[in-house]
Amino acid sequence: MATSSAKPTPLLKDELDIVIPTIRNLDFLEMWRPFFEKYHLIIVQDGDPSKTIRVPDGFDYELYNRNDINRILGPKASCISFKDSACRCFGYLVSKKKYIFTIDDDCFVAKDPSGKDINALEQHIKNLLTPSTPHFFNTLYDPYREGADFVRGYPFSLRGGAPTAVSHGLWLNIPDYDAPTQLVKPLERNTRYVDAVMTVPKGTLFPMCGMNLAFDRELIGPAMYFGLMGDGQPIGRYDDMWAGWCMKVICDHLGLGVKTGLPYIWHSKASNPFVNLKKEYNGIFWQEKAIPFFQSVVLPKDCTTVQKCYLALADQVKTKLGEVDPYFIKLADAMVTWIEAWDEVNSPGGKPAAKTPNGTS
Ligand SMILES: O=c1ccn([C@@H]2O[C@H](COP(=O)(O)OP(=O)(O)O[C@H]3O[C@@H](CO)[C@H](O)[C@H]3O)[C@@H](O)[C@H]2O)c(=O)[nH]1
Ligand SMILES: [Mn+2]
Repeated sequence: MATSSAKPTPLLKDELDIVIPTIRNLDFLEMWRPFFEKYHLIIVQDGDPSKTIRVPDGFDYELYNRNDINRILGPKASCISFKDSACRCFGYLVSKKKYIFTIDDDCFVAKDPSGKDINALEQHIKNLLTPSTPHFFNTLYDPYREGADFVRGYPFSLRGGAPTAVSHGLWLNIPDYDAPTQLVKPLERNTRYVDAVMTVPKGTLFPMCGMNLAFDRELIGPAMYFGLMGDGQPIGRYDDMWAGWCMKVICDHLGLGVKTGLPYIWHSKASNPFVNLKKEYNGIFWQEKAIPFFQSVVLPKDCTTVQKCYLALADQVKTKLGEVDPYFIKLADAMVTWIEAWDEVNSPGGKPAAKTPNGTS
């Protein structure tokens, strides 16, 4: 029998950082205060570093702007995107905690069908602390949730499940649509609350959205690089997609699980579809080549760590996707730089990300 999560969910307040990429004041934290105030925030300020970002009183945070990123990483800062939410992965790199939750600043607290405020962070923690079922689909969805279990015919040998590396949450109100879909359905809102958490099966890719996402940084952190997007790059709004594809092939290789579904947040505003189309258009075309590439990726058996998997993947990106466009050669090199930066900042005796608490450097 799957052990249910009837007991109270651990807070993990000293084991989890909340990473927020932003270009605006963080007044939205006011509504999240009951759920977030106990946690340490890592704010990654994008855009003009001379701009001051206002953070409501009472939150414990460290804030990194572009000057900080350049100071801490030196030449390796070239792998961190500028003027794109992809910059958030810098927060993953400098965190010292086991878990990460990342959320956009236009994501508000949603209400469940009973009208109760949803503690998205608590649900992500539940998802991460219980196993996934990537090797055999459970038709009653997540068997580890209260009131569910494995159904008849589910192999007992597989009921231990796999460690959960990623918890992918969803969004009420403004759905995460691409620009073409947004353009033809400008008024569409997601009003459907589906009370389900399920594991993305092994061998299946999925479009990972970065706006309401949590992961086990010790299990999969080095794979959560959000790529080269935004300023100076021929692509945007594929940061989380790229990370999701790389992460998933590595999770499949290492026997880790990825869950999607609850929790919901309320996505409050739609970004401009015309601006988005300009950012996405290469991605919409290139993904038709990138997806078959990821579906065909085989990682060497001796790749037993995320870093080794990631470097092996970067090599295949360079040789196979480099033929699609020179951008992928640059991206593959940036993937290597990311791992170097990760190891430099995170290995024992690694270069600490010197930072004054609650403010910029
Ligand atoms: O140049 C920028 C623009 C924005 N940000 C911060 O990133 C998030 C998301 O910004 P926004 O909500 O305006 O954009 P969306 O289109 O809704 O974002 C979704 O699409 C993905 C784009 O890659 C993204 O992962 C999704 O969340 C906010 O916190 C902005 O403040 C930024 O840092 N730099
Ligand atoms: Mn948004």
